Amino acid sequence: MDVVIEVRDARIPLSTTHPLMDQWLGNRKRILVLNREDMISMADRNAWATYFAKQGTKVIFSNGQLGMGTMKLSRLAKALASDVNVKRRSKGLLPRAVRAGIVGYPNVGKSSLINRLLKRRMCPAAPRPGVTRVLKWVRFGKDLEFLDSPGIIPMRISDQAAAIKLAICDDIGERSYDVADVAAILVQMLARIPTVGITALQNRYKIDMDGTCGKTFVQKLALHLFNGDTHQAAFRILTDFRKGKFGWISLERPPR
Ligand SMILES: Nc1nc2c(ncn2[C@@H]2O[C@H](COP(=O)(O)OP(=O)(O)OP(=O)(O)O)[C@@H](O)[C@H]2O)c(=O)[nH]1
Repeated sequence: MDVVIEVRDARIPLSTTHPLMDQWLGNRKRILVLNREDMISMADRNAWATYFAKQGTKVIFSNGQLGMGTMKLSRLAKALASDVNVKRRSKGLLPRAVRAGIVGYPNVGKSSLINRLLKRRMCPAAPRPGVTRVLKWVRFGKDLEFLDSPGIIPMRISDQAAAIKLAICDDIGERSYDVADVAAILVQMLARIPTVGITALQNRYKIDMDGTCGKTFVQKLALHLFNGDTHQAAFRILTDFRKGKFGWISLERPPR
């Protein structure tokens, strides 16, 4: 691989990378893609763009469903790896296509991005983590080819804070977490986000939030709308968040 394209979820760019990434990639050329740009606000996007620019990381925001960012990505991949053919020419070899590998956590949108780039359905994209299993090279014009190797990066499930955010963002399978616990934590997070806050939660579900106990809020919602079924109430809150009913918000802010 000449360039490695690491795809992360723009809502949780820190939780969708692995601490060993740098070690694994060594000094390979690297592009960071923050996918699901449609799910964060412009302010979040600017904050992350500034943060990564300061670190000297090349970052592209994308939308795997609509294909935004893909042309820029292919241009940047080719430009970053242009020295490959400079070296080949100096050795009297014919130029070859630049090889780019796409990596990232499950369900962050890797296959969708490749399909958008190639404008056809090469890789199965599904709203379930862990759908991609086979590795293959896919051609993009005559100068670039992609290795569709998504899903390789093992998640840091040992990092509880990250695991909860992955669950909230639907980046891990529902069987691996307790929906009611995760929804309760989401309520607490939303209550602290200035653009959402307790008022937005109360207005949306027409129930009072005493204090900031997420668990109590989920239980109240269960009684109010779901005949006491906590799982259904919790699922409603998670689904509302994922559909942007509280606005499009990043759950992480760049570290200072
Ligand atoms: N809203 C939104 N949804 C997206 C975007 N990109 C992908 N998705 C959706 O996210 C889900 C997962 O996308 P995939 O492309 O299958 O993700 P993947 O990373 O290849 O997943 P694995 O095969 O599990 O590794 C699908 O339902 C996509 O339609 C995006 O930019 N915005």
